[in-house]
Amino acid sequence: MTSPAIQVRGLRRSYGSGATAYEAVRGVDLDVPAGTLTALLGTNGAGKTSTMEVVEGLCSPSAGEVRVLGLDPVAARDQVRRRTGTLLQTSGFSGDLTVDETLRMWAGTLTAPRPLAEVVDLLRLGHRADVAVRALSGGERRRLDLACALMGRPEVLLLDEPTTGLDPESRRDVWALVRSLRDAGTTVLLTTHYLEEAEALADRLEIMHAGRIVRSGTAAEVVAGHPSHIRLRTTSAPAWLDELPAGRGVITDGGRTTVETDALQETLTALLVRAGAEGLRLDDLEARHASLESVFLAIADGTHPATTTTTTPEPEAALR
Ligand SMILES: Nc1ncnc2c1ncn2[C@@H]1O[C@H](COP(=O)(O)OP(=O)(O)OP(=O)(O)O)[C@@H](O)[C@H]1O
Repeated sequence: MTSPAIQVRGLRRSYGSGATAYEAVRGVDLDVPAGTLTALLGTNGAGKTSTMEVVEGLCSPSAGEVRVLGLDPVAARDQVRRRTGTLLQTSGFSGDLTVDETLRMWAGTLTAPRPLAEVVDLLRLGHRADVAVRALSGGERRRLDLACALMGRPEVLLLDEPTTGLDPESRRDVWALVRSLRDAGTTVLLTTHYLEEAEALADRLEIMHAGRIVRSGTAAEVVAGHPSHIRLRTTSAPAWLDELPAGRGVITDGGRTTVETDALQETLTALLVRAGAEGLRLDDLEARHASLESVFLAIADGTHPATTTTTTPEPEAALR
C-alpha cells in the first residue's frame, strides 16, 4: 500500500510561552491518501489554519510529525514546495502589479509553470489581465491567488478557504476546477466554512473543534448515528412523547419541544397518530433528518458526544 500523500501524527502547535501560552492544535492525526480530497472543517478558532500552516511548511510543530509526499515540509521545504501548491487565507501580492504582471512574476519562481494563457483561462481572469491587483474585487483576487497555487501543476494542493468571498457562480466554477484536478490525481487538503462545499467536494471530512479532530469520515459516516429531530411548540410537552418508537429523548426548552429519533418516519408517524387521538394541536411542527449541518452545530455548541471527551488521544504510531 502506498503512503498517504499527507500524513500528520500527534500534531501540536502552541502560540506564546509561559503563563500566556495557548495550545491551538492539541494532538491531530490526519491521513490524506494520494489523489483524494479531504476537507478540514471546524468552528472559528478550531485550529484549521494553525494545522494547515504546519502542513504547508510555514512553521514547525510544537510536537508531532508531518509528512507531505513522504518529506518533512519544514526540513525539506525546497523539495516539497516544488511539488505543492498553496493558497493561504490571505495572499501578499503587491496591489501595484497588474494581474498579468503578478502571474508572470509568480511563473518566474517555478521550474515548470503552466502556460499563462491556460491559467488565466482556468480562473476566468482574461478580462482583468491589465487591472492592478488593488482594483480587483475580493472574488477576483481569490481567483488570482488560486491561479498562482495551480500554476506549478502541483501534486498536492493546500487550500485555506479557497472560495471565501466568491459569488455562487464563481464558487461552483472553483468546485468544478478543484474536482477536475483531484480526478486527474492531485491530492487536495482544503479548509472551508461552507458545509455544502465540503459535501460537494470531499472524499473525506475532518471536523476540528478546540484544537482536536472530533469527527472524521465520509459525509455519510460523519452523519451516521446522529439523531434526526422533530420540533414542535407546546405549552406543556405530553409525557407520551418519551415513549414514541425509535425516540432517543425529549428536550424541552422555552416552549419548544424537540424529540430526537433514530428513525424519523416511524417516530413522526406515531407522533401524528397519537396527537390526532389526543386532540393535541401541533403548531410549528418541523421534522429534519440528521445532516452535516446538524452534526456541525452540535459540535459547535458542545452537545455532540465527541466534544464532551476532554482527554487528548494518544498519537497513532509515529511516522517512519
Ligand atoms: N499568531 C497567533 N498568536 C496567538 N494565538 C493565535 C495566533 N494565531 C492563531 N491563534 C489562535 O489559535 C486558535 C486557532 O486559530 P486558527 O486560525 O488556527 O483557527 P481556524 O480554525 O483557522 O479559525 P477560523 O475558522 O476562524 O479561520 C485561535 O484561538 C486563534 O486566536
